[in-house]
Amino acid sequence: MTVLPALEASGVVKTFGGTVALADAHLRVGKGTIHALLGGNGSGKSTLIKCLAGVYRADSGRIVVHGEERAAADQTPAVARRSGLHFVHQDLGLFPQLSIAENIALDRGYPTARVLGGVRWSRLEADTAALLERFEIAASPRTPVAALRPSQRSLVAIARALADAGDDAILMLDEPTATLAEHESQELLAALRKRANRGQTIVLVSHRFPEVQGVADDVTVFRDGRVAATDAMSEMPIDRLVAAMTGGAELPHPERTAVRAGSAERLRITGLHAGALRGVDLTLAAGEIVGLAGLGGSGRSSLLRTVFGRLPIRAGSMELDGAPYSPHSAAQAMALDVALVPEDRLGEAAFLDLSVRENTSITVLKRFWRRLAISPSAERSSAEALVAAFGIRTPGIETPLGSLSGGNQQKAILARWLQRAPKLLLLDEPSQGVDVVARSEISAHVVAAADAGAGVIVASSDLDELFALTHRIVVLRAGRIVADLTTSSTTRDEVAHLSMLDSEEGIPT
Ligand SMILES: Nc1ncnc2c1ncn2[C@@H]1O[C@H](COP(=O)(O)OP(=O)(O)OP(=O)(O)O)[C@@H](O)[C@H]1O
Repeated sequence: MTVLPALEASGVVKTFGGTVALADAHLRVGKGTIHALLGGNGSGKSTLIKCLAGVYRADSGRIVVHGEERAAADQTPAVARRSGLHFVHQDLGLFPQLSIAENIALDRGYPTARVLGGVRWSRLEADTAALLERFEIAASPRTPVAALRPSQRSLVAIARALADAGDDAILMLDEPTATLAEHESQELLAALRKRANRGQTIVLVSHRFPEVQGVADDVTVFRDGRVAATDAMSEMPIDRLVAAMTGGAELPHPERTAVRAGSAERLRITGLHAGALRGVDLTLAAGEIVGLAGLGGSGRSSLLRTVFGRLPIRAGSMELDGAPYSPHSAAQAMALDVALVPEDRLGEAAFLDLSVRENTSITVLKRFWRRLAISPSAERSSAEALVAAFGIRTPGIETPLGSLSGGNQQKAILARWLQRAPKLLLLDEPSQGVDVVARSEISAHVVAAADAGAGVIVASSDLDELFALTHRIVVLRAGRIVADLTTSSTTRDEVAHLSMLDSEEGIPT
């Protein structure tokens, strides 16, 4: 790499109690390049980003930004910002109901009149309009963030982070495409590429290898808190990336078995109106895995949440195993062996202060109930078996869930639900934030659940995941099913095309 470095981190070490998160981390990012930071769940990517942001204090190591060197332990959020490091986290931190201008103002402060101190709205809107133009975001300052396409929301968060930054700002993005549908991520990545071509330095953390291969100039792969490989992206074909990440292990490929002819009908949905849904008909057989494709706001989550009793039914009906089914709460759904792994797992499903053992056993407590007391040894050995089966990286089962890496927290939540051997398994973005190895492992568990007779519905914005896992793909658009396709006889292009909304429908309600 002949490009001058904008950012260099070297020998960064960070430990949490007995856990070595960063053993000896290095990162060298060329000016005006896009640098992908990859690695398995728990390999230390977020910890390095947080040390660079000054959120964590590193134990040792050096950081050089635009030639200015300091001890990594001296990094603070203020120092990071002054030196030109700007961060956009996966949770964009935007308020959907507020306008773009208000969201920008909340971060930078509202411009106020000198005499009376009132907010100068015209000035705020003019400033925001200039910012939107600079970042080529086709929206008005008054547009509510909720009305933007997901990729535009990410761009607004990026524009906000860089609003006051100089030309040599370094933008650090933590999994910016994890929640985006394919063409939305392409749109965002194309915008990032354009910025990099004009000199913007960008560090991109991602688990989606194919898309980073298409956009990044260079790549660093972490394993166990140190660099496993670093090179030009063009020198890193996918098998070399995976080998670096895993230390040589190959990805498991779960075999999807065919649904047995004549399998019993597990779920029937007729004329359903609920949440964003506007008249949905769907059937699902035991042993069948159906994928839900569609853009944000198309109704995928509404469908899963309604079947799980979390959204009231306005009209229509459902049957589970041939009997009328209209759960009014998640508890009712769970009592009938229906399980949902929600999209917002960490908000809705995880107990971060509780241990891995408690988080994995919470829904199966009954199994450990022995004469009005929980059998600690049964609960412990079950938790240990799950940690091994799902490859959850944790110092032990008594470790609080909150101190595991993001992807490992997600594996623990999935493990909790999958061990219930549900009749109906509902998965909302199951591989979001999990590494490619964990994704294959999760797929294998989902296929096993279907083979054991579960009907599975999986919503995913990742077409690779839907094509690898499902028997059928149902495409939702603006609350309606617009196609019900057999996975083996459709194509990614067809599904992507059918998912697209026209511009009027694109505004979620
Ligand atoms: N606050 C913390 N307390 C204790 N351990 C932590 C803390 N934060 C991270 N760790 C540990 O440090 C290691 C690295 O975690 P980190 O979050 O940096 O991984 P990552 O590469 O970002 O993973 P993911 O892809 O899952 O987000 C993990 O073993 C994790 O459990």
